[in-house]
Amino acid sequence: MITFPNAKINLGLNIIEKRPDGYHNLETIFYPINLQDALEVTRRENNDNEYTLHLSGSPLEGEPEDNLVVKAYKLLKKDYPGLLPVDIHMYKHIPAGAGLGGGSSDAACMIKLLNDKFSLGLSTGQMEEYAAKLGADCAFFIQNKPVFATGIGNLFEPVELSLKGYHIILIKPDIFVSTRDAFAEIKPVRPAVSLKEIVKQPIETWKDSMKNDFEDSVFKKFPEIAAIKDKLYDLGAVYAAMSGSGSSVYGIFKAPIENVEDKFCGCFCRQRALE
Ligand SMILES: C[C@](O)(CO)[C@H](O)COP(=O)(O)OP(=O)(O)OC[C@H]1O[C@@H](n2ccc(N)nc2=O)[C@H](O)[C@@H]1O
Ligand SMILES: Nc1ncnc2c1ncn2[C@@H]1O[C@H](COP(=O)(O)OP(=O)(O)OP(=O)(O)O)[C@@H](O)[C@H]1O
Repeated sequence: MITFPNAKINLGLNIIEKRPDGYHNLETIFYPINLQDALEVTRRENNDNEYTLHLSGSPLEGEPEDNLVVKAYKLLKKDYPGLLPVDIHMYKHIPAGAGLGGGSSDAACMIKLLNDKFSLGLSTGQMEEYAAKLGADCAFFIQNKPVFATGIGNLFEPVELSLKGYHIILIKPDIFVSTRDAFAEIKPVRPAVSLKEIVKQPIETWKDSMKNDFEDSVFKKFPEIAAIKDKLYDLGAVYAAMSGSGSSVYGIFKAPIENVEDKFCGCFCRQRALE
């Protein structure tokens, strides 16, 4: 069984308050984009190991046990001992440490895949609960539809929003921003106007009203990332922003841009039609 975990972008991100558990309540719009990894699970021929992880594509640091797909397998195995040994084949395309939720998406897709393959009978809500144990924004990828998210990024309300017809350019410089460190730099504040209202306004207005709270501190530390956002506006983006805690930056355009890779040499650079 094979599946293609996709990335997300954050349209705006307000960090509202620090919680007693150290996490932060926030509000954001999660929007899925068609930049994908590939994830396949097959039944292991012999039962020597519970699982083996075969990784290809862009290299990932860490041991197999650190990988969120393995964590997802182990999490379900605790409650469903009937899960059989598996070979996990993963091709990484979504850059890690990018604010694109690549690892979170892999984990959520693993839960959905194991649920289907082994007929576990989990409901959408149950899969979201398992996913939320693996990462704050993991649960979003279970339904994978544009949502207004609150809490720590795990409570969702549907939003009426379609960016179909627009094109996105995604740039990821060779800079790793730790999500934990990025949160530590923030002074949380409740926004005067909620993103839920701002996103209903025409996209042309977002430039002046929709903000990612991580940008100030991350741009200060890494001016190269701020320069990418400026360049996307120079190229004609209707809206440009950093996604999540960085380091990726995206621009939304009315029409595709030619030879875009040449304009961002040295960076991961992809252009896609939005759906
Ligand atoms: C910043 C976002 O990319 C926005 O979409 C996500 O909220 C990050 O979600 P994630 O990568 O799944 O985050 P996790 O792996 O759960 O958390 C990494 C670290 O970020 C901090 N963290 C994360 C989410 C949150 N709402 N508040 C936090 O303070 C915590 O210190 C945590 O230890
Ligand atoms: N399957 C995986 N794919 C990518 N990273 C993984 C995976 N499993 C574990 N990780 C670890 O998770 C960390 C962050 O990965 P991920 O790509 O999800 O973060 P991100 O791009 O910052 O996304 P976000 O913060 O928006 O969830 C990396 O340090 C990486 O080593």
